[in-house]
Amino acid sequence: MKLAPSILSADFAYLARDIQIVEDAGVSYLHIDVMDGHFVPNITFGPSVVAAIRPITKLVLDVHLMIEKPENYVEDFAQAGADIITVHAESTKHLHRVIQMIQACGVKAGVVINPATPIQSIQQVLSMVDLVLIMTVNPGFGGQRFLPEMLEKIRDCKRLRDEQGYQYEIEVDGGIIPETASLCKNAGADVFVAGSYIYNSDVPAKQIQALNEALR
Ligand SMILES: O=C(CO)[C@H](O)[C@H](O)COP(=O)(O)O
Ligand SMILES: [Fe+2]
Repeated sequence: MKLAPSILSADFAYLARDIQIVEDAGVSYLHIDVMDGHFVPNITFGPSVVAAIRPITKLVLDVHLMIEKPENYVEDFAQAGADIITVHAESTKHLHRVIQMIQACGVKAGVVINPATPIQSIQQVLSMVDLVLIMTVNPGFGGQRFLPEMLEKIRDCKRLRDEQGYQYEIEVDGGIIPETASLCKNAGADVFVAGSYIYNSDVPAKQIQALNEALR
């Protein structure tokens, strides 16, 4: 089981400190939410922020692109030092091509689907992706409530992987706290993004410990 703290809820004035705290707590991935104000109604970071983070951490940089036409920016994020780039199926007309582009940059490719998007819509790319991200809230903001209806989608995603022998990790993102992390684990998730639960606390390391205990 891997934890992926989302810096969306970190203190941006002390980003290096907030990244060090979760790295010291032993997490695996650092989740970076990129929003463009078009695909989602919020704006966050661009490639220059990823490039600034790259030299200060050994964590796997898990870049979640919530932007229109991700094909125009994939190379910039790869050059900035992303280890995994995840694109929304809803954000591009050429999902297969974008996944090829990401992998051609030597970066792992993930595909992500919104709550309203069925797993069947990405069936044709499941054999090629390294990660499938199931949104458990509508993308755009941290601190939203987990949507329990998504558990069925996680189970379907795992069943397809088991039946077909695919290799992808299953990641969940949105409203993750110990209780919902445990539900997602039982449904088949491998990677757990958590933003507000970890960072909206005076002691993020304690929150990470609580998540790890729930996932044990
Ligand atoms: O992709 C995201 C929002 O679009 C964030 O990764 C996600 O919401 C994490 O925040 P929280 O754990 O507070 O729900
Ligand atoms: Fe995210």
